[in-house]
Amino acid sequence: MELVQQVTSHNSQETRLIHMAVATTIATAANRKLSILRPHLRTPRYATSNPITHFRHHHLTHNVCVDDVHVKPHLLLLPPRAFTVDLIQDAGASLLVVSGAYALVSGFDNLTRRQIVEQNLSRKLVHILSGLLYMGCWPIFSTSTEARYFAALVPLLNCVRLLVHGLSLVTNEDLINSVTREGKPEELLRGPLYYVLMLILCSILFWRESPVGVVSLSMMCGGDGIADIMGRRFGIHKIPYNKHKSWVGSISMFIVGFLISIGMLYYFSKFGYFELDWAWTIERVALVAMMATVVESLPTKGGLDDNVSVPLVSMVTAYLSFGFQP
Ligand SMILES: Nc1ccn([C@@H]2O[C@H](COP(=O)(O)OP(=O)(O)OP(=O)(O)O)[C@@H](O)[C@H]2O)c(=O)n1
Ligand SMILES: C/C(=C\CO)CCC[C@H](C)CCC[C@H](C)CCCC(C)C
Repeated sequence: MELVQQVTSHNSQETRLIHMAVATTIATAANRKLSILRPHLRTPRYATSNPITHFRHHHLTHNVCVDDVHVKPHLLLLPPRAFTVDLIQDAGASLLVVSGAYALVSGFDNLTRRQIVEQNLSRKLVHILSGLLYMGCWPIFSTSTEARYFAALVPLLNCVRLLVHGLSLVTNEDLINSVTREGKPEELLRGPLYYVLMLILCSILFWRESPVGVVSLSMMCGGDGIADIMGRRFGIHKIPYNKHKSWVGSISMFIVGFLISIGMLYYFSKFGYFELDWAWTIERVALVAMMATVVESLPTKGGLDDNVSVPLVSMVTAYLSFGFQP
């Protein structure tokens, strides 16, 4: 009996070793392909390794390690269960974030109705908080390639909501009270609509894999939002080339937009999505903040809305100066 046990255990050990050898080969090939496809992953300044994936595999795996990608032998076959789990996680996350969006708008409607918050301030606070909280929820989505589309569903549903109410197909006082300047439904079809379209674009194009989207949305939400709040209240000295904008508003946008961008990059780096050389990154975020602030200060009469020009100039500047790729 003992001999049989020894032989059996020896065979199972052999089998396990063969599995591991196969898995290592596949993982090496996959990993090499990845690094060829995405050379910037290898740059010392910015490389991304999603620790949730890493954690998940590490948590479930043992001993097979290729270039810090831990892969469990049999997980390489990706049984349907993994796909189903991701699907459930992403659907749940979308539902949670959509509920959060609804709660935010309703909450500010309530504060405005009770005159606790003035309507313009409500609009700007929703402008600042919506996008930043939306980005802050990105880590709760799964590591699947479809996760970004589930996340983008949230601004998409709000886009439909803005269209339906902006076209007065259905009336919704909550939305109008909390996100319009003068309480006119058609206002929903400008700033707010462009805003959610930018959220969709950055979610799909850059997601949490590239700091370009994070910095662009931080400048649109945090930077542009604070410019209005500070400029309206303290903006006595106007900008020579645009009497509607002030030095206080623009300087506030630069400082707060820069700080929020760095803060969001730090947040995502704590999840391991980015490994950033901070001295190098700070220089480039400052350049993006400067470009976005200058563009925002320009007269917009008949031109692009700030909710389009600010994120777009931030994306282009970040893409060119950081060399980050989607
Ligand atoms: N650099 C800036 C930006 C804004 N403001 C102040 O904030 C007000 C509104 O700014 P604006 O960017 O025009 O915001 P809105 O277009 O009203 O709002 P949104 O961007 O959400 O469409 C301006 O009239 C001005 O009083 C400022 O002083 N300096
Ligand atoms: C007033 C706004 C822009 C004008 O400059 C912002 C409009 C915001 C939308 C009505 C709602 C957007 C919600 C986000 C997509 C999701 C937020 C989720 C979070 C958890 C609150």
